[in-house]
Amino acid sequence: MILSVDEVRFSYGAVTVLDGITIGELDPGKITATIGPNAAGKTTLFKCIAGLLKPEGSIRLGGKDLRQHSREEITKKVSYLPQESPVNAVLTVFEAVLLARKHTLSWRVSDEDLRACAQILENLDIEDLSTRFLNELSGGQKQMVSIAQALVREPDVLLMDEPTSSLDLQRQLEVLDLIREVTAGRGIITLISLHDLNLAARYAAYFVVMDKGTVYASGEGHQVLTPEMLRDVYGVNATVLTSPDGILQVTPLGSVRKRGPRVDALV
Ligand SMILES: Nc1ncnc2c1ncn2[C@@H]1O[C@H](COP(=O)(O)OP(=O)(O)OP(=O)(O)O)[C@@H](O)[C@H]1O
Repeated sequence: MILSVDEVRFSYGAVTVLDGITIGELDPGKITATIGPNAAGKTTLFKCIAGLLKPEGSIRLGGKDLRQHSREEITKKVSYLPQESPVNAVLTVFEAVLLARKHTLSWRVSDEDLRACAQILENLDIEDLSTRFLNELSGGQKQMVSIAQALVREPDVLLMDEPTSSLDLQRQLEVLDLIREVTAGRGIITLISLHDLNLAARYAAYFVVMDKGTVYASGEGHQVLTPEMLRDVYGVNATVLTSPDGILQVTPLGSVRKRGPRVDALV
């Protein structure tokens, strides 16, 4: 599967949110991190790739423009994990994962579907939640179920918007280990939006840095995770060092912008 994004523009009403986004063909089997500050346009871009929004420009999936794919084809190929997943209170975890798998196919449930659901719950180490109702789960548990729903569909393109934002440290690593394994094992294209740049540095092979609806930079970690980028895009002074195991480590030192709550107004 090939995914490319060329000169994509999107506006909500009169406000342009994506202003000519171009991302060359992404490598299957590797994780690409989409990073950038709040409101940069990351979620909007994901929604365009998932076919939920109709932008100008071109998004090509498997050699064909997204507009030439039917809704069913896109849903079958692209799995999109939103930042906040809606929770249906009357479903158990197992039912919710099964429903996600059956989303685009026939409603007949095969043994293979049941096995795939059980397997993904086991892989994510949440099989003990199988019979619990979604509305009884903690924020992190709900996020784990959403991840199971995204993975169980076995997509060609996996879009995950802040998949680890509610997870504890161990779960963050376990989930991203699994996503990396699945991405490499199935040769799929995985785009993950992450605010934690150190997690992104650990797991992503390629970065797209978004700022104010444009691509500020793209490339490998050492090319884009620089003190200059962190100052320009995030407005922070930071050091970027390489750990003994070769992983980049970003340490923020302070904000260079005058914004946020005024301390003198609080005391
Ligand atoms: N449904 C909408 N209607 C109008 N404006 C929207 C809508 N959704 C998002 N926006 C605006 O589009 C811009 C980009 O939002 P988007 O959610 O794509 O950013 P993001 O990079 O994912 O941000 P964050 O890191 O905060 O999740 C923001 O200014 C936001 O207010």
